[in-house]
Amino acid sequence: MADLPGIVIMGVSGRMGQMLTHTVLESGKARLVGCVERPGHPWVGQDVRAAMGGVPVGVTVTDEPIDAIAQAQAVIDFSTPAASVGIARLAAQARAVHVIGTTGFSPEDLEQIRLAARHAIVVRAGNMSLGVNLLVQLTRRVAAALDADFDIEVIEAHHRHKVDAPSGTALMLGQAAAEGRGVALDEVSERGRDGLTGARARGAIGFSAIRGGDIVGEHDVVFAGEGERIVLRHVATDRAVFARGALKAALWGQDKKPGEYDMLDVLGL
Ligand SMILES: NC(=O)c1ccc[n+]([C@@H]2O[C@H](COP(=O)([O-])OP(=O)(O)OC[C@H]3O[C@@H](n4cnc5c(N)ncnc54)[C@H](O)[C@@H]3O)[C@@H](O)[C@H]2O)c1
Ligand SMILES: O=C(O)C1=N[C@H](C(=O)O)CCC1
Repeated sequence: MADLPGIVIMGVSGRMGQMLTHTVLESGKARLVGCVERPGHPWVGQDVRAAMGGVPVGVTVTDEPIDAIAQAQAVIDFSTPAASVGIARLAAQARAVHVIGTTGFSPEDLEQIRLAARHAIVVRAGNMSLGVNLLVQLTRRVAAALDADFDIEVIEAHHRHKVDAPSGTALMLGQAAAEGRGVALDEVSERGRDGLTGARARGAIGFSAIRGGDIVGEHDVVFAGEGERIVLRHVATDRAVFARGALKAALWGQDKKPGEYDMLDVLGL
């Protein structure tokens, strides 16, 4: 048991933090050695599983990530962009694998993570599920097979609490479509249509977001042509798919060289 990789979970009280805690504790493949929440959070100082309403497991939630990460082989981090950028530096110093599921990063944040990955193993993906990463590859292939007579639209739906749009997954799918088509996403992306927008630009890749209720995560990539339409769809019904992927990434990263990886690397897709 002591040989199993020690895992720290960032943002432990969150929707994903709680799912990750359960997944790591039940896995038999890793040890839970630390849980981190933001300063002032009511869980700080409590046993993590007691805070979740269960039997204590001897891991106290802390707001001091340095101490927790110093004894870990990996940090699994589904928190906020600001927190994840800070943790990237600490994980690099501790030589711990940093698995980043957080979404909503600015280009400046991504540059900070890229710098940390010169010294650390970082696995970052806007979606850690097997199904979505397969959909990314299918999207790339379909986009490569069709020309701009087919309009590409990415439509996503998530729960009412989600704070970023388009979702990290939608951006992964848009990026894959752009790569398949041989264009730069920044140059063709169309977001947030409202009012007298004019006709759709040929070759655009459009994004639309729905927010409501408890939707876990749904993504459609639509290829709309004259007289026919292809729709590639993924529906997540359980956050466990993201948590399982994140734990797989943390274990996969243990023997890798420093660098920035994604779930396609982890899953060998
Ligand atoms: N990549 C994926 O597969 C995937 C899947 C689901 C969610 N996400 C992303 O993960 C992130 C979290 O999602 P969620 O639904 O769990 O959100 P959430 O708001 O429920 O949880 C985020 C947690 O982070 C904590 N936090 C904030 N600042 C912190 C800090 N400085 N130190 C420690 N903890 C801190 C918050 O208190 C909160 O508990 C979002 O960016 C979301 O888009 C990614
Ligand atoms: O619940 C969320 O938030 C999710 N975020 C990821 C995204 O932005 O794509 C993955 C799906 C769930």
